[in-house]
Amino acid sequence: MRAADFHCERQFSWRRQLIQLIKWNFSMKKREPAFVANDILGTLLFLFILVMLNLGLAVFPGSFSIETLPTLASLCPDASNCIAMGYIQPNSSLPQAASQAILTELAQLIAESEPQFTATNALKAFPSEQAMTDYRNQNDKSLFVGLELQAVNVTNFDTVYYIWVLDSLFASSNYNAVGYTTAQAYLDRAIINAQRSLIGPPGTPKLKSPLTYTANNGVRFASINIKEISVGVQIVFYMILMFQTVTANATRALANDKAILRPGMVVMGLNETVYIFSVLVVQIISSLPVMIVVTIVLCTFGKVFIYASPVLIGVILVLYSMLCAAFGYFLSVIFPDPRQSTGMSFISLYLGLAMYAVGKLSLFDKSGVSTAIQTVWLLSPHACFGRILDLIFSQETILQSVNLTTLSNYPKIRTAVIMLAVDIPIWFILSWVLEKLYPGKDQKGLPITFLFDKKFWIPESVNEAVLGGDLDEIAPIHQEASDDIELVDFTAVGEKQKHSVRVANIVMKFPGSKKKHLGPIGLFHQWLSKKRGKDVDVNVNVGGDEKEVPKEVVALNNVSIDLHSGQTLALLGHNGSGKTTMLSILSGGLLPTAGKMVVKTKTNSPRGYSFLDTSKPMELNLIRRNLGVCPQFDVLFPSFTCKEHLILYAALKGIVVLPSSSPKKTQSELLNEYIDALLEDVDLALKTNVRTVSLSGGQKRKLSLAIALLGNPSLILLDEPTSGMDVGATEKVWKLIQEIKGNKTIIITTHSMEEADTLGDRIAILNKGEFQTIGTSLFLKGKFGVGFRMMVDVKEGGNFDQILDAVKQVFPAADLTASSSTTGSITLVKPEKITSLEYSELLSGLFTKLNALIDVGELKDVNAIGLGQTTLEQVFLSLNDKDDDQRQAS
Ligand SMILES: Nc1ncnc2c1ncn2[C@@H]1O[C@H](COP(=O)(O)OP(=O)(O)OP(=O)(O)O)[C@@H](O)[C@H]1O
Repeated sequence: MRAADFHCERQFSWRRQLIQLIKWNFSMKKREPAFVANDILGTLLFLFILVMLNLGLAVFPGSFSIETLPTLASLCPDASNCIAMGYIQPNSSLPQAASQAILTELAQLIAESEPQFTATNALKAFPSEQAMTDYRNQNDKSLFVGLELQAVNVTNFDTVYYIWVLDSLFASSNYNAVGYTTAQAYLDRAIINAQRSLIGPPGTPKLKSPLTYTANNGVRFASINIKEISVGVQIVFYMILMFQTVTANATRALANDKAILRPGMVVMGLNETVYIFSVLVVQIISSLPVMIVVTIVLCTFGKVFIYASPVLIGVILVLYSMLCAAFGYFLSVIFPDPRQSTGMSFISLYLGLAMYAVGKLSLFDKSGVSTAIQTVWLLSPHACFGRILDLIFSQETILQSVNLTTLSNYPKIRTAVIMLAVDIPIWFILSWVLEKLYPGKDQKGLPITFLFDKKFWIPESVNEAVLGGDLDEIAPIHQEASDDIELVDFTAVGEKQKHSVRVANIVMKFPGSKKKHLGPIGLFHQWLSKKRGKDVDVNVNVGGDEKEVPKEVVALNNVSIDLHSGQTLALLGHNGSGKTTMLSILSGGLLPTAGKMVVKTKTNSPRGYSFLDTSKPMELNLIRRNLGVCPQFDVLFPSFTCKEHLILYAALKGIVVLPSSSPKKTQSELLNEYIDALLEDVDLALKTNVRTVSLSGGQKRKLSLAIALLGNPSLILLDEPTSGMDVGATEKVWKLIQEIKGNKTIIITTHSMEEADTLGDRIAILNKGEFQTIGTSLFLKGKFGVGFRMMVDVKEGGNFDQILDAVKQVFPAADLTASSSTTGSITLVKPEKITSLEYSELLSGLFTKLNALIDVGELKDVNAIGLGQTTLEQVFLSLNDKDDDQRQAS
């Protein structure tokens, strides 16, 4: 069965596109293991550094444990007359309330585990260091340990203190014996308790004195917590770095695809939103296993989180990786150049870290900073993540466990986690809207009101009323008679076929390359040359380029054409004449500078069709559902097979193969059969399961052609479809195109005159962006051909002079080209100012006369004469000559 025998319908389905794209993205990942390994290793490297840092610096609670701490009472010969600790009154620059809270906690802890000390002699205040020293000197058995608070910052955990011990004892003893470690254990616990009351959730119980813990064997332990702010910052820093690959990957993938793959795929029916969603979903799913490993390491032997629940940490990491992916999307929209956006993903990381630092140092928890500003700051992905880590570390520092169910007890953490989750849709939607408004170079953005436009959400809702009615209003086209343009007689064309494509006064201008400034080396060269008295040729490209370059390139200049279905238009023209540009505008890939292209498309309107404008993105969506494009450069994926390509594009185009009467088959069986038939049609059956990387150039073109033909679209644009194909394959493709033509409109660009002659019902020759001529092959040959040629056979040893003289009597400009001593051709150049009819009458008169002369033996050297017509090639060359002449004349 041929592919054309299958009945296909377009049923656009977001779900089907999404599933197919997710599968495709996963397969892409699977087939590029080096990239995947790089992503995983990148994350694991930072995890490793983080864990090493954490373990190496012993920053986690409990890492510093001292056995058998002596009580302070054991230092005093008579505890009831001794003071456990003296302290110097906190300096007035210290926060008095927090300092007092620490001292109160300290007194309570000492009293709790060493009842020998009375409430009054557990702690004694001294106005200065000197007073404390004097007291000890006067009461030599009453004070052994002193304390001085240097800095108190309970919420930021940078409380600094001195512990005073006696020189005389310390010289011959160790930290334990002089009470230093005991005092430190009390003090650290007192600070933790003060912090618990200040930053713990309401009702957080106080920790007991370190000296009240008694293990089974009677040994006492003290655990000393020294989680420092500096270490906390480093942990945040490394954790953010750990996720850099997620942002960089999403940015790279989306920007690369936007620049290379997406435009081609969009023309094939890809829904960009679904595509982006699929890329992000795949990024996130594929980073999940790594996130699980990271969570396990951080919460178990890595000891970065000891109290926080692994589920909470896992959820936060997954949310953050989703946010990084959404932020990567944003970067790819703002910096569409792939190299630029990948670079920006790193710069944004540093900016994000800076935002986190600014937030931490001067915004979060600072009085006078409004909650609104703090919340807005959390819109920065890295600042938000950093803030969450900071807050969780605060709870870790006070040995407090946070988990998902108790999150409501920690309003700051809860707010930050909610912001982390809310940031994901915010960045995604922001990027998505920006991309719709500013889709990129030469593309038309949607109006800002697009979100409220029904046509955007339901393309089928485009109808006649929306389009504004009459065809001529939509695309007024100049159809006045022109010498070089053959008018189509539309009276013979049915209403349904008419105006399938109208191109009206299209102008396309590209910006020319910018004039570069001389670089420093060029400027130096210029200066040096001037010094030496030499004239500087600024066109010499030394470090810069001063050559005059055009401000703009006019690729199409006011071109118009009106086609009807069932017609193939062959576009001919030199390189750079504007053929591809015209197809790109028709497929919506480019936005014209001026003019309109209108395509008649099947819609739900009462007539069953509408004239849709290719420059209106919302109408373009509908056009593309009935469009097949074979681009000049194949949009193929090297690691995918021919069949996989067709399955993917079938899903993008929403192709559904309708079942024939029997037997009953599933949609996937039908699609399979259809794709096999299509591959057979383009002569690729033997390459069905071969990856495109191993296809030849011509075979790749065949696959691109098959993709264009998928689903029997009514408008087919083929940009040099047979380039690189051998003769046999080319002829097969020609045959196929002729077979499928039916009621379709096919526009084909080519450099092959034979192809244009064979396929083109109408042939248009573009030259420097303008139609030089449009018409049937016959029209072109008659109009621009040098005329007919007379083929002449002469006898061996004979000459052509006699016959040439006879011909010149009728066609004075006739010219002879001898291809051998016995064969030659005489061009019968059409005299100017005679009609085609007069020309053919002249020809028939000439042949009658010459045959009579041969018969009577007057042209004794001539064996036979025949008539040959001009080729399209000659038309093309003659138009070239005409153009050259005009240029020289001007
Ligand atoms: N994106 C672009 N930016 C700037 N100039 C462009 C761009 N695309 C095309 N042009 C210019 O527009 C003109 C027409 O190019 P186009 O690709 O349409 O020619 P073509 O007829 O298809 O050529 P070929 O036969 O080589 O494929 C050329 O001068 C080309 O340099």
